[in-house]
Amino acid sequence: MADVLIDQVEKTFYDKTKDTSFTVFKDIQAEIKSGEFVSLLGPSGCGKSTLLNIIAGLEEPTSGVVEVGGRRVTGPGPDRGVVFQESALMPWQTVLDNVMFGLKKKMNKEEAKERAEYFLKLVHLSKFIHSYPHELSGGMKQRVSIARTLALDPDILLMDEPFGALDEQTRSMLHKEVTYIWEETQKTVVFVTHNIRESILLSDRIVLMGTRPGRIVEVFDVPMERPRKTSSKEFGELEERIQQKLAKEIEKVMREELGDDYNSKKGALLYHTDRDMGNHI
Ligand SMILES: Nc1ncnc2c1ncn2[C@@H]1O[C@H](COP(=O)(O)OP(=O)(O)OP(=O)(O)O)[C@@H](O)[C@H]1O
Repeated sequence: MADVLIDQVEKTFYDKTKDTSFTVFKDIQAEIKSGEFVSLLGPSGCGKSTLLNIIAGLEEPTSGVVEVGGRRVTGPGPDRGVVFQESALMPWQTVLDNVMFGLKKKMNKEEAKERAEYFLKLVHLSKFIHSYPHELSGGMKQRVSIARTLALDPDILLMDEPFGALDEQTRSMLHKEVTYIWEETQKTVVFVTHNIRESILLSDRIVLMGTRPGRIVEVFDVPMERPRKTSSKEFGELEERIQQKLAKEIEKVMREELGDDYNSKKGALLYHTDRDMGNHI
């Protein structure tokens, strides 16, 4: 049985002030199996975050249904944990207290402490449990955020560009860490990214989304064993296949955004697979 079923989902936003509506995507159909690591990859604006928010229950689909574990999603629930690009830790609380916060409603203080310490150890932050968020680097804050979400034991981890704001070295370290956590906990992971390499390094499958209209362009299997090497032949070949598909999508966006200017800027739009696809002008 699919852990996440996305059935004919459409999302349209209505702008009251202009009395216009805008369809982000429609006819989105996908299944994610229990324990799978799936990335949602695509150019800026194709609706990756919107789709993730619909799975999280933070947004409602305009039509269609999302089921998690066989139950229709009607709002947020403890079966789904979300990690955003910004860690959103409480600055006045220590690392340990931040992770314990959600746990204290579910168990006594001692159990909550033990559980928080376990997950902080899993993300290699045992030495920093008494630190405050401002004393941590961006990568460490994201690890606290991951520990806080995992401690609540969701079946599914929804990650919205969790490493988007981090430097390359930190990002690379966290790729290893997330792979380790995923292998240890066997959670289902849905991971939003702009970055082709990141998606190949981490995922079992990559759902490539296109834009205008938003839709699924192709689903790529990533059969390589982990840990993956960006220098391997298979890695390079898959990267090239995805890049070619994506280039077409980006070109379409550029033509619409730049109009007549597009042809004069074309040479400047060479795209790199390890770069984000958002601000490409
Ligand atoms: N609450 C909202 N009201 C109106 N429009 C919205 C709302 N949320 C998102 N959008 C629009 O929907 C489209 C898709 O946004 P979304 O953030 O899901 O895309 P994305 O693929 O995640 O982009 P990025 O990679 O840049 O974060 C964008 O054009 C965005 O402006």
